[in-house]
Amino acid sequence: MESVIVAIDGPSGTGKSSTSKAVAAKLGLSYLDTGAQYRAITWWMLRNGVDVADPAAIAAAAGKPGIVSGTDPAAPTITVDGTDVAAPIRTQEVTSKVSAVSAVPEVRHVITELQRSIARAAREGIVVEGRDIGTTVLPDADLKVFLTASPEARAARRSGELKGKEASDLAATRQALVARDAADSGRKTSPLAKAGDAVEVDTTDLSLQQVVECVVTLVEEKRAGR
Ligand SMILES: Nc1ncnc2c1ncn2[C@@H]1O[C@H](COP(=O)(O)OP(=O)(O)O)[C@@H](O)[C@H]1O
Ligand SMILES: Nc1ccn([C@@H]2O[C@H](COP(=O)(O)OP(=O)(O)O)[C@@H](O)[C@H]2O)c(=O)n1
Repeated sequence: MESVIVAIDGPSGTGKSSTSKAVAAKLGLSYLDTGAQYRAITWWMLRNGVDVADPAAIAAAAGKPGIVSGTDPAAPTITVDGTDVAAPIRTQEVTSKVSAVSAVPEVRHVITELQRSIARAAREGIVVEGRDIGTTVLPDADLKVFLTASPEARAARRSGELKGKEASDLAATRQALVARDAADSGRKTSPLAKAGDAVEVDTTDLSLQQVVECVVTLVEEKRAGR
């Protein structure tokens, strides 16, 4: 079967990661979480004392960390200079700084080239999820999907993932999520946006399984040349 490239974009909490992993596993494709790469470079900046309020300092350091993504959908991995950062990239500290780092054009250039080389190397094909995959990273993707959901649904989903004290504050989760969407949509270089030829799927009232089935069907239709 021919290799297929699927781009899945959308704001936080719309189900990109869960959907992409499940679709890739079902179809025997590789999987790439591009948000994890932006989180990893942000983690490195914080760890190395780079002032993340200073775009020039971020730009100067953008090429330094060696980020490697493992693309098996059953066990995706991410390392920086050989260190497993899967857990530390999910902290609130990284989450609150990632939009500032990902807005810097030099960062986007480095990470975009990395993403393209990973997609080229995927023999069977790949599902790549992020914010600018359909518009910028892989504009020739075979299928582009843009996931959406209400801010309430997204905050409830995210809140359910957080433990203890953090989980109790749904309003704060919603506020942080909406602020990150605004920063990601408002930046100059490849903002979060729906590609003109993307299929939009509102997941607010759909189960994860329904979204997965919907995307698998879209891929199969593309493969059948419909
Ligand atoms: N359609 C859905 N209905 C309910 N919960 C969902 C749905 N899709 C994803 N989730 C849950 O919402 C949370 C965020 O999903 P995730 O895939 O990480 O979103 P994103 O990658 O877009 O930020 C996860 O806990 C996931 O299990
Ligand atoms: N293709 C991408 C993917 C993520 N990002 C940035 O990385 C951040 C984290 O992405 P993520 O997908 O891990 O975020 P969640 O929606 O999973 O919380 C986003 O808020 C963006 O700032 C980006 O700029 N471009």
